[in-house]
Amino acid sequence: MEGSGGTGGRREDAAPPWRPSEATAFGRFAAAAASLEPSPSASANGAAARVSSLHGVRRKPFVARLTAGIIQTYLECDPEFKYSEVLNPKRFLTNPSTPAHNDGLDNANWDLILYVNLELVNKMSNRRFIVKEMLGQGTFGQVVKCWDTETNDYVAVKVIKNQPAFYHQAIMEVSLLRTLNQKFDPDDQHNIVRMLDYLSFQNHLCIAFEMLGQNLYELLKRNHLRGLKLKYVQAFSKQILDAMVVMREAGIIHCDLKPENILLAPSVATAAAVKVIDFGSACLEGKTVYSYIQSRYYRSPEVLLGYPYTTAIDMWSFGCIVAELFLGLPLFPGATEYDVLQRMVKILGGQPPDELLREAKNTVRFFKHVGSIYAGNAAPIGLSSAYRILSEEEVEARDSKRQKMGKWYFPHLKLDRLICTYPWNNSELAETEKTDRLGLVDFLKGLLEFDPNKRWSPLQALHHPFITGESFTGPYEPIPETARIPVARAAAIDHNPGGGHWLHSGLSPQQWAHTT
Ligand SMILES: Nc1ncnc2c1ncn2[C@@H]1O[C@H](COP(=O)(O)OP(=O)(O)OP(=O)(O)O)[C@@H](O)[C@H]1O
Repeated sequence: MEGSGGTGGRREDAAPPWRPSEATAFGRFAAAAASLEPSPSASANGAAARVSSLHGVRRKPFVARLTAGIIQTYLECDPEFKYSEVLNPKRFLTNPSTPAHNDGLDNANWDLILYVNLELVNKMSNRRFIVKEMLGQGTFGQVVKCWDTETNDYVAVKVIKNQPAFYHQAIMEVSLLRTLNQKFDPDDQHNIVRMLDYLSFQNHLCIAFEMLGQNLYELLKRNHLRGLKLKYVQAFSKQILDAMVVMREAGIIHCDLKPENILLAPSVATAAAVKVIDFGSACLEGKTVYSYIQSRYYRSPEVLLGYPYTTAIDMWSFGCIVAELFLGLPLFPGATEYDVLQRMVKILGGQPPDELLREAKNTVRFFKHVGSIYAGNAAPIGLSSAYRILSEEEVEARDSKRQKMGKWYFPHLKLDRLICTYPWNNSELAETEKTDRLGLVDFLKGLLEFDPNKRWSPLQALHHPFITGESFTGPYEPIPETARIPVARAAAIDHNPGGGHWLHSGLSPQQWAHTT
């Protein structure tokens, strides 16, 4: 499984290109946040003038003009001529579009073969979603932009692969998101994507969401992966934390937080609004089923090591995201799990506590036991641990193969130096910027804490000066959280909104994807 990349290598996935005509507010913000000159195609008004839209399909003006009255022209030439949209050749959006399963409706990957103007119908309500364009393809299926005939607006519909493992996990997504939306965030104030509907269509579960914009990885790419200004890092972090407070209250672990799953959102209140999406890997705290979770770069130490996990794993991923928003590049872009872990140890200058290493299932994959003096207790502060991370050579000798190691995109520096000296060209920083960066380092240290029990909770992080905007004066001491949120107001959560069975195959959909 290692090396298959988990979901960490999905950076190559085709992500939705920025479309200025669909939400100019997103475009304006994206350009501002990334300090970019809008490219000619991204200039909102200019682009809008250069494209015309017919049923959501954009055409070049020349072609549009030539074909505008074509049906009328045909009728004038031949009064017998009858036009039917049904006879139009299908414009396929799914790749590959060769029929393979499900009576020819699905391709070889069990993806529904989608084409422009296909109607996804909710048979219960007769609500129709007319497919317009592809937004993204992921592990679980395809996300398409559709026209919602009920609201007369665009929505994003996730069409899940026609396979039991994906179906069941998607049912979980519906269930958790419905709980989050309706019970924990009824007024849509906490930066969590809204689910609008779900339906079964040709053996595919389809979930309709509000239409959002570009994801944060796309935004970083627009800025040539140079990172965002601190004020944007702060603005995004605050909103993501706000969503995480609600998730923790609900006892929900997202399990796949990463820049690709944070999307720009239209908002009247703030120019830099974002929302958390993709609860397709989420689960309830205390009811964790899978061990192969989180995208590799954002995977927490406890998940890597095979230790029981909680909502604290999302805080680790969040720490990785915050660092990446500032640096423009992932903090731990390891090519393997070992590579990720040894980067953590190098950059953070520490390692997981002995208690965790003693109890975790996978410790021997990464660490060597070098002493037993602290076998019963955590190593006292200042004294070394009973474990040391294996060297690259030791891992290679054990596995009898060369270790795949990822590229180091930045100098081999500890976190504080990385942040405070970025972009590492000795340029002089203003005093306020220096202080703010020290605040960011302190913030990151609380999030990227190896011990999940000491890692800050979302609420604790929300009160850090980096988030509140207060001037940073010294290390932040969060108020201890006395009352631990009851594990999942789970009883209140309906796990089975679609009426199907929640089957536990033992394989997570992510693993399933790699084994079939
Ligand atoms: N509500 C939305 N509005 C606009 N685009 C969206 C929306 N939801 C998803 N997308 C696009 O589709 C992509 C995939 O969505 P999502 O992450 O939910 O699917 P997935 O199959 O779980 O993907 P992954 O394999 O990355 O986990 C997103 O990165 C985003 O670009």
